[in-house]
Amino acid sequence: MTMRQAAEAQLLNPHCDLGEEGLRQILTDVIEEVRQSISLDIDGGDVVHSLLNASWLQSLLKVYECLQRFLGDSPAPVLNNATGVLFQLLIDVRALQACSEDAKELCHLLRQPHLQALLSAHDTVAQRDYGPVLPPMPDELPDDEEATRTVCLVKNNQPLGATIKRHEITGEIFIARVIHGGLADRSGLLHAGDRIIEVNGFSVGGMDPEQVIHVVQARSQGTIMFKVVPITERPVHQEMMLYVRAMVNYNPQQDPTIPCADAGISFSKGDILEIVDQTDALWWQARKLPSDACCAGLIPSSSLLKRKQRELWWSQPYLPHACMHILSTVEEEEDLMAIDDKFMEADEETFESDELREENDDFSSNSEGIFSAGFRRSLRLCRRRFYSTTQLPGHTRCPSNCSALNVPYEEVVRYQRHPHDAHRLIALLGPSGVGVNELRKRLIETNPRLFQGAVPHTTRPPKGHEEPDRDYHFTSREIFDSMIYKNRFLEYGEYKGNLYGTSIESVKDVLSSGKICVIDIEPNAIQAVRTHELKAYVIYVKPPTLERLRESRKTAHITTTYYVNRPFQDEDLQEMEAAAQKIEAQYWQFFDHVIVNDELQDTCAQLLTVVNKSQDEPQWVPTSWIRPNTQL
Ligand SMILES: Nc1ncnc2c1ncn2[C@@H]1O[C@H](COP(=O)(O)OP(=O)(O)OP(=O)(O)O)[C@@H](O)[C@H]1O
Repeated sequence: MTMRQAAEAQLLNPHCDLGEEGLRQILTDVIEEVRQSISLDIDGGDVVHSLLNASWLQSLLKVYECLQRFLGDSPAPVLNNATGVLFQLLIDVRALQACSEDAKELCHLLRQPHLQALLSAHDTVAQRDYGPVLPPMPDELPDDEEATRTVCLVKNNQPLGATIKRHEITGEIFIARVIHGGLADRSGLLHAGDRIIEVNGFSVGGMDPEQVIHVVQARSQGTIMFKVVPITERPVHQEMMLYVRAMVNYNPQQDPTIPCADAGISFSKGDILEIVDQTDALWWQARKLPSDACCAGLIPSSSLLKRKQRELWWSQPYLPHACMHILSTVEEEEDLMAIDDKFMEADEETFESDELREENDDFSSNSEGIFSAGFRRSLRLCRRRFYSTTQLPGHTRCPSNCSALNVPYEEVVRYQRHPHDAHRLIALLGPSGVGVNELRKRLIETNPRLFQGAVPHTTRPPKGHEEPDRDYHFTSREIFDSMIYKNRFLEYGEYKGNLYGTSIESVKDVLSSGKICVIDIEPNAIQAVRTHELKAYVIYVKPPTLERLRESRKTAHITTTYYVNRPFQDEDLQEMEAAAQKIEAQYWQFFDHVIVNDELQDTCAQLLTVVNKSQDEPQWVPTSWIRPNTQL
């Protein structure tokens, strides 16, 4: 039999005799064989060799062998009353007339307390006398006697972690739920469904829940004693790991329907919640992350929240059709735009020349000659002016995703991008004028080999200096329309009779080239970029306070629908603030990160750090991106 056959036989029948040499011999043989593999240059051989040669493994095997030998010997105690023998010996020796020195020394040793304790322990083990001793069952038990349990909990200024309810018909008081990680839960002695008979010696018969709570709360510290009739069939609690992103705000103190407001937890849009218990169809238990609190709290279940939304019981009603809401925002903005006759109205040429200037700047700042597409102003202008109003009826991007906006909790998982996977799309957004384009441009300039914008599509003819598929994808109106129809645009719009748009393919082209695609989007395109294939990391650029805006934008220029590069006016800054508030109210839950654009240099540095983290560190993403067909 070869060495390997011997080893395999041993594996198949671990009880077979290892032979004189034992495991160590087999190991020696294995080492020899591995050594030969190394000389033959077999892959991984040297790793296995060093592993098998490790001294800790050799020692472990030695211990294993000893244990095996010990088990094989099946040791049994010679006697199980060594203590009795000891005392008998002492009596016998004392009864002797003349006692030798040896006998005296033996008596002295046998009287030592530690020796007696050792023999007593020996007897306990030999007699296997270590199980609990239960009191004898009473001879006669009345048939209708209920088994009660007395539970003592030591309360130390912390809540009990359980809620109670009264049975509607019998008026009996029951434990309604036990809060995960709370005092009652940690004790393991109280369970949902247990019937409470007494609290601290007071019978709760005839009391209403408030009175019972009063008795419990009368002691903020010390022992609380419950006498309960335990529930007979306890539901099996399944441990689960479910994480969700809250899509709404919730405050238990403002919710009259919550069974116990103090047991509830508040959360805001975008918070990540760990759901620890979904046993109750209406009220789940959850922890808000990051959290070091062991105790969970009550939150409304997904179905309850949906019902609340429908019934508009919400203090701040969640708007189910965000896409429609943004349309009205745009119209409102249009109304707010006052034409300032101190500045000349911009025509397309003015924009184009401005655009060209930007482009030249880009080239001059890029010593390596890498072109960064996407600094196109016309797209931003047509977005601002025409977004949504020019889309073909029934073929916008939003309605297909709109149902996602109705989900109060979005199931999420921790996602760590594999270094070989495509990068995540970086989508920047913010109120007009806050600096989204400036930041995007500067980010790309930091490393044009890594960051790139998406090449936009347009139906306008190319200009002399423009190169097809580098500056724009120049397409016919028919092709553009068919792409709209097939939902191939993340967003698009019309400006001065020409269509402009950012296609999904353009973004994918950048991603599949191994680069990080950086685009700026309008808020209503968020749903279009939050997909399995683009895995967008959405960064919201937030304006600082009005005071700081006035300070930091003193020398900055704004491009509005009507004017190119005019200095910021106070109304512009106020409009920016108002627009920011609207965006935040509607879309905050979708932001992966929020950057306040105060000092430009600082913001750029922060942006670079965040973008790197978005690619290299684990992030919460919708579960549907990783496991399709998942919904709460
Ligand atoms: N932190 C900042 N401090 C001072 N000026 C800034 C800052 N951020 C941006 N700016 C300037 O503000 C002006 C507007 O910025 P930008 O064009 O990037 O806005 P935007 O958010 O892209 O708006 P829009 O999409 O409406 O053009 C630019 O002149 C830009 O240089």
